[in-house]
Amino acid sequence: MGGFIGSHLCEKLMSETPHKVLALDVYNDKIKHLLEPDSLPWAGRIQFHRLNIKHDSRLEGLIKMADLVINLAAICTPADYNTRPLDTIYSNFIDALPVVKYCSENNKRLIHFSTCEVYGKTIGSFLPKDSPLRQDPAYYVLKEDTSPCIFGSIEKQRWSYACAKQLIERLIYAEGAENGLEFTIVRPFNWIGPRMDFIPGIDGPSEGVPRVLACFSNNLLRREPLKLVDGGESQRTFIYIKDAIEAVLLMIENPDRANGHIFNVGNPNNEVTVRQLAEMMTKVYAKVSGETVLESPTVDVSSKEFYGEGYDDSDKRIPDMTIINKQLGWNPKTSLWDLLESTLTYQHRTYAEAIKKSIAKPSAS
Ligand SMILES: NC(=O)c1ccc[n+]([C@@H]2O[C@H](COP(=O)([O-])OP(=O)(O)OC[C@H]3O[C@@H](n4cnc5c(N)ncnc54)[C@H](O)[C@@H]3O)[C@@H](O)[C@H]2O)c1
Ligand SMILES: O=c1ccn([C@@H]2O[C@H](COP(=O)(O)OP(=O)(O)O[C@H]3OC[C@](O)(CO)[C@H]3O)[C@@H](O)[C@H]2O)c(=O)[nH]1
Repeated sequence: MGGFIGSHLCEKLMSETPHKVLALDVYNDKIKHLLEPDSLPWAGRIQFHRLNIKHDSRLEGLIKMADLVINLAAICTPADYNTRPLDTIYSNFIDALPVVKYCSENNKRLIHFSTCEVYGKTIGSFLPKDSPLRQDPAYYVLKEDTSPCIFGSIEKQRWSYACAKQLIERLIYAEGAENGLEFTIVRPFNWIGPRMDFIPGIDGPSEGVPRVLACFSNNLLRREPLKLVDGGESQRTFIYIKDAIEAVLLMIENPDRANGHIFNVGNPNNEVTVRQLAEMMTKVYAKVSGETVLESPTVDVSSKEFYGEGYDDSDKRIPDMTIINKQLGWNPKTSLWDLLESTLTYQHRTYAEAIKKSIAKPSAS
């Protein structure tokens, strides 16, 4: 609950509902503004417990106190999947097991965060480049109940995360079928917004590689070209975190319509290639910062150079919205331009000064 999505969910639950939250995480930096000072209107409704879900005897007791458990804890940055595959698999499968077990044994409802990466690659990506079928949505739109999960070979360790997430989904589904666990599985499709990940060298390790929004924000803030991995040809649909949180709130408030379902949560109208994302972020950042655009705003890098051995990629990710629309009547609202404008305004306000100072400061040798 102390990460990017958790911080926005806590904010929503505190400001717009009467719910109480027991927030568990190893960090609380992103929810500090909700915990202090004691005079906040929701003081007493949110409590932070610093704990690691993989080994803490307090976990079962805390789950017993709750009506609903939301599991967001995971390693979920692609740079880790091929470089720390064991940590990735343990985090996304083994460490989630006690949460599922305690929910099942204590009859607690569980909302578990999976990922759109469980779909892997599209069927269309295996067709010849010039096949007209590539234009047919049947070959690329991702549907919860019918699309297959297509991963690369085992040495492509990128898929360690998707595979671990798939197995925990299957385990939760089986707990529902065999033991009556009340569950909802969320498959987020690239939720982005303020507080996502970190800016290397400012609030995270200098050598760290966050997800694309923070990578490109970091490049823009430092006036460096944005790095396009393998030509930036992969496609993604991006959704504003605040739209996505509305969907989660509907799941929380409507157990009868959400239990037993797997939901895609994304914005099919916001599809771009990574190259187009870089171009749009460059324009938006120039607008919100008042700075000029570099002569060469992007640079191509190979995935091996950027992520190392074993990287692979999802080619295209368009969520089918039929199930979430029918069950919860939810639709995303915010355009990519608008969501980048508010997010990059936040990035500029939060980091520009700190970056200037860090560049001016001679590094310790
Ligand atoms: N943001 C997205 O677009 C997106 C997309 C697909 C899936 N997801 C899933 O949503 C969930 C949340 O993602 P996020 O984007 O907020 O990432 P995040 O990294 O900001 O949040 C994850 C949080 O989990 C905590 N955590 C990790 N392991 C823990 C442990 N063992 N014990 C206690 N806390 C632990 C981390 O400290 C972090 O605060 C993850 O399960 C992720 O796989 C997110
Ligand atoms: O500097 C960069 C960084 C990344 N790319 C490319 O952008 C694409 C998107 O990358 P990213 O946002 O890091 O992650 P993915 O979309 O690949 O995967 C995430 O999706 C959901 C989630 O499960 C959790 O957030 C996670 O696995 C990609 O093609 C990169 O290669 C770039 O060109 N330059």
